Amino acid sequence: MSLVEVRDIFQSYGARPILERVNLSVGEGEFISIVGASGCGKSTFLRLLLDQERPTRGQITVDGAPLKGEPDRSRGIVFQRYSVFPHLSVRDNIVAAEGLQRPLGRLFGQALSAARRRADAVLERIGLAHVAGQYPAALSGGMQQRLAIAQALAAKPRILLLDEPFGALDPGTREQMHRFLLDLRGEVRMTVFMVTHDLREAFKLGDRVVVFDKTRWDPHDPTAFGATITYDFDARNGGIPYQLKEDQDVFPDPAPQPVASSGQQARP
Ligand SMILES: Nc1ncnc2c1ncn2[C@@H]1O[C@H](COP(=O)(O)OP(=O)(O)OP(=O)(O)O)[C@@H](O)[C@H]1O
Repeated sequence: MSLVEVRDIFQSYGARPILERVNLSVGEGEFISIVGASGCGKSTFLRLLLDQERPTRGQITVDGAPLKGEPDRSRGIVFQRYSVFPHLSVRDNIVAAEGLQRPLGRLFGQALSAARRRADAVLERIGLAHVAGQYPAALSGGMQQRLAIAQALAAKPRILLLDEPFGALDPGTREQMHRFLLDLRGEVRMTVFMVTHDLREAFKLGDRVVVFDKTRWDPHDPTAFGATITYDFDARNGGIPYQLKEDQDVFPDPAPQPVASSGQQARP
């Protein structure tokens, strides 16, 4: 059985449709990259998965049960803009994230020391060990974003939602964070939904790349119709299944063959 089932989701804001008839079935441990034109509703889709918003129509289930309409620690999220605890040191930001997974939400004594050692190991892996004792305000934007990503990963949510998490990072740091995310996925079975504008990144990290687009278009009223999932590519087997030129941001010609359409997953 799949972990996340998205069935016939519609979302409108007022009279304006954003998403139409979105269907998606995602197995536990799958990494879904989400791409699509700016403003087509990708972040809206993440908010629906996070249960921050209710769809106008349709249903999302996790493990066969409808979302509960309340915050749930099984789902973590990283937005493009970093969000870390400003009053905690870099190290304790990681410790706090791990502590959120505990029943009382706090760590003491030996458990705290052990968590700080684990946090230091994480900071070493993402190149922030030298600022472990500093406060986030002393860090650059890119470093704060790295910390926010590491924090979400340290919480080991069952479902991780990433909204353009690497967009603000320089290429070298982005590579480092990709490696960290892939390594961690090898260690912890997380189901990941990641919105990105970078096709290379989408295919490199994702098991599947789903494309949101409009199937209907009114030239007199561009906002008349919403977007849906138009392609669902199989992106496994170690990366990009075709060659992308540097800075290419459209699907190349010849286009890769979709494994399914309309949000239906077709796997061997
Ligand atoms: N709460 C809201 N109320 C009204 N309109 C909204 C709301 N949230 C989003 N929108 C509109 O819905 C559309 C889709 O927004 P969304 O942020 O989901 O797109 P996106 O695909 O993530 O865009 P981008 O790639 O630029 O981040 C946009 O036109 C946005 O202005």
